[in-house]
Amino acid sequence: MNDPLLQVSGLKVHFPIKRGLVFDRTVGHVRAVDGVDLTVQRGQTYGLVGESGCGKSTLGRAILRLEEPTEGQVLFDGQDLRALGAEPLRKMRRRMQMVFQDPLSSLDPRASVESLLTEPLTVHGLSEADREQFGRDSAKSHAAKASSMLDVVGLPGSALAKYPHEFSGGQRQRIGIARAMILNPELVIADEPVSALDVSVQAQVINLLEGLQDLLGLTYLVIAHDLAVVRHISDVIGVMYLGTVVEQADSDDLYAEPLHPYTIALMSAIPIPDPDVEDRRERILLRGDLPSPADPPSGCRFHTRCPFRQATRCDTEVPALRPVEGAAGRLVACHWAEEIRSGAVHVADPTLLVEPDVPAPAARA
Ligand SMILES: Nc1ncnc2c1ncn2[C@@H]1O[C@H](COP(=O)(O)OP(=O)(O)OP(=O)(O)O)[C@@H](O)[C@H]1O
Repeated sequence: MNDPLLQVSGLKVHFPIKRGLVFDRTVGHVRAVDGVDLTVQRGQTYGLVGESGCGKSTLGRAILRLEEPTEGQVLFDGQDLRALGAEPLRKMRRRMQMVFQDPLSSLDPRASVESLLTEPLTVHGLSEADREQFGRDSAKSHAAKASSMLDVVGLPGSALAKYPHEFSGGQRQRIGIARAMILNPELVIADEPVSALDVSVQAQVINLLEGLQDLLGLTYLVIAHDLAVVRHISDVIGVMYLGTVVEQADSDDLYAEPLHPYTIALMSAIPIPDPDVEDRRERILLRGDLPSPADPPSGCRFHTRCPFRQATRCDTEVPALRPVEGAAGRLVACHWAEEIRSGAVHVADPTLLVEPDVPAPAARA
């Protein structure tokens, strides 16, 4: 399939670090996103994972131009979003929506569900298809559309008259999803859509997102810090580290054989769910915290924490995100991807390993 809806290339978002009495001096930059390329095919789900602070949310916001990129290009349905003026961008916005971790926490708690759901319709109006079904734009047609969206996300129409605090976290996320979907978007960026929810509720919300994708023909970019969350929903997964994508692969391939040392470490933190399968994988603990995006390490940004680090190439030479010989469809930003795959390069620092019977470390968040 080659029908890209979203193409991101060379995208950078650098935030200035200001000092001085009136913050008038720029003393450096936080390189939150530092040269990201990714393509999301129409109808696909692209899962973007990485530790907290690696730049996932900034990337999502920059794609929608809620954050102004410093450099790079974002093509949506072939159109360069950065080249659009205010009015064409506003029109384009209805085609791209965002689902947040707790979408209602940033909204007015005194607003009823009806006003929360109809607000986007007040700004953008009903789509042509919805006008045929619900009538021209009016309070009545907007309320009817809002009620139908509640039905789609599995909530009763009576919820319209209620307020966000009257709902559980899972129900609030359903309302947030209804609000994002009410304009019939094509692309939905879901930023940590289930990380605030109990594990039992997480699966329901993921199932809802999957069902809506089929029903409404959506394309998703799902952002999460937890590989387990994006596993089942994603067709393709991109792993992000310190502002860059370090590995990209079809979801099944990535889980079967992670090749970037960072992905290998993230994966070794996920327990194997089948109790009959003995988990004898080497566990790799990530040493230390994420380095500062204001002063990323030289060479490969992961080299300071990498158990496969080889002196001195990893410390000095930036690895490109590139295809890996013999692993079709895979892109990896590691000098030693082929060697790691064949077993020719081993863990260089054995103190970074723990024995297989030690419980898996919690995924870093
Ligand atoms: N407006 C801003 N000004 C300055 N720095 C920022 C700004 N927004 C984000 N950052 C910094 O950019 C880096 C990336 O942040 P971002 O929120 O995108 O990461 P993330 O991977 O989404 O993490 P989380 O899951 O915690 O949200 C962090 O170091 C963060 O402190």
